[in-house]
Amino acid sequence: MIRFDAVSKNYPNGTTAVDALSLELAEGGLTVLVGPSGCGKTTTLRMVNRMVEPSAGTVSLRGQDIREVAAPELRRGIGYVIQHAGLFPHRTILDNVATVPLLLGWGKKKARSRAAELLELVGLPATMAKRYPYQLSGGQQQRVGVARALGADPPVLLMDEPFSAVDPIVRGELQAEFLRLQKELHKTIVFVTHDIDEAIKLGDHIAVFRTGGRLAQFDTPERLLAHPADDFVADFVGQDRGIRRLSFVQASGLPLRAGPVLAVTAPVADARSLGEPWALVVDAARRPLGWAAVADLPPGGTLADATLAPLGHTFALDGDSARAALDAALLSPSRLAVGVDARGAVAGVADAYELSAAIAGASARADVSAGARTPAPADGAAATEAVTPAAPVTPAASVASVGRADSTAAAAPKLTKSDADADGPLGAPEAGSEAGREDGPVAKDSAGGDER
Ligand SMILES: Nc1ncnc2c1ncn2[C@@H]1O[C@H](COP(=O)(O)OP(=O)(O)OP(=O)(O)O)[C@@H](O)[C@H]1O
Repeated sequence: MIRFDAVSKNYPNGTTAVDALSLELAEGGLTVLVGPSGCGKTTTLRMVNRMVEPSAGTVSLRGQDIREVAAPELRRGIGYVIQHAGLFPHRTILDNVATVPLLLGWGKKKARSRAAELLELVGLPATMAKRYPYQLSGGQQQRVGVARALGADPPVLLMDEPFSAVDPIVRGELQAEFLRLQKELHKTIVFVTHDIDEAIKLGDHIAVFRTGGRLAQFDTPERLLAHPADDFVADFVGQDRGIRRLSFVQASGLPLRAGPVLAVTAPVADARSLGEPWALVVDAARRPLGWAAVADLPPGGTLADATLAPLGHTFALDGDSARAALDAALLSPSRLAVGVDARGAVAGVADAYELSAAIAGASARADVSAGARTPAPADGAAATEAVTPAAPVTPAASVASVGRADSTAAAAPKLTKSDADADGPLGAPEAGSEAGREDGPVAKDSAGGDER
């Protein structure tokens, strides 16, 4: 959909911002460009809407060289969101969002009605429509920025650090909302961030850049975590990548065993006869109530008479990841993770060793079924071949179930993306051309704003 063919950008001051980039971004996908400061992420992004023109190579959109399309026309199909939203300070929120429809000649009434729809879509109450940007929090302003970028329903969204200026909690909320929105809208999104955690949370594919504008690796988040192409990528991804990778393994296929599960109405003697240090006590619907330490049980009566240790937390077979399962095992007083089905009933238990063995098996199978996607060196002939996303990754075989408590057959743990955000040229289609700015100061917060 968006293709870079041997694209370079050299600024007149001698800086090579992007060096022989070849990359193909899938339609409807969310590709994150990540890397250290000054590695060429923003330059790459701005070459897509012609705010920056390449020094060499070709950028094409749906097979067409973007130089063949006039910049204003090109930008009508490309929304643009930046850090700090870049809203018009003297216009109401509704009028900010209505900017693009108005520029497209929709008429005031229709444009405002569309703007109201968009505000709802990004989760802002209608009462905010009449406010001015300074009367909104940073997170709310970012939502307005996204709503404005969606004004003309563009198929492509370019997003430059859209959530960087808000606190971590609001950032998490914006990311989750943005993922929800993308599930509905299926835009082709190019998203710049310097935060690898954000990249892993949001991206279908991640392009890691190194200083000098060279592509270091283009891959899915799970493969980036599992197989960093080199020491630079490994360092950038971080040392806890092994644990983070577990977020991509579904808990649904983890092998569980029946375990020491007893009804709360069972006699204490039953717990003793299990020969286990802990018994999981469940209600009549097999929902877990807590752990009974067998050594501390009263001499007689039923388990209803016992003082139960809290569960820690359980994990849902339908929806949670292997990371949640492993965490449940580590926090459980019995060191056994409790898996529950959709009704909250106990499906079985597993300890950390059993879980990690199954997870390692799933990861190994996934590794076999997907080839690494590392760009060839830019100075070789192969560097002109675009790097395309790897195929979706699923492990091949199933993992044997160790006497699972319910009747559900255990499938192999699946590698998946766990579920858990325009301004500028589309906000002002004529604005932001490279002319007059290429050699100017690199002022990112104002660059790309509507009022340039
Ligand atoms: N107009 C310009 N003139 C000269 N050099 C520029 C210009 N714009 C960017 N650069 C340089 O090009 C390189 C890449 O800049 P770019 O903004 O693309 O990096 P980035 O990865 O987005 O960085 P950051 O994460 O800090 O925003 C940097 O060295 C930057 O100083």
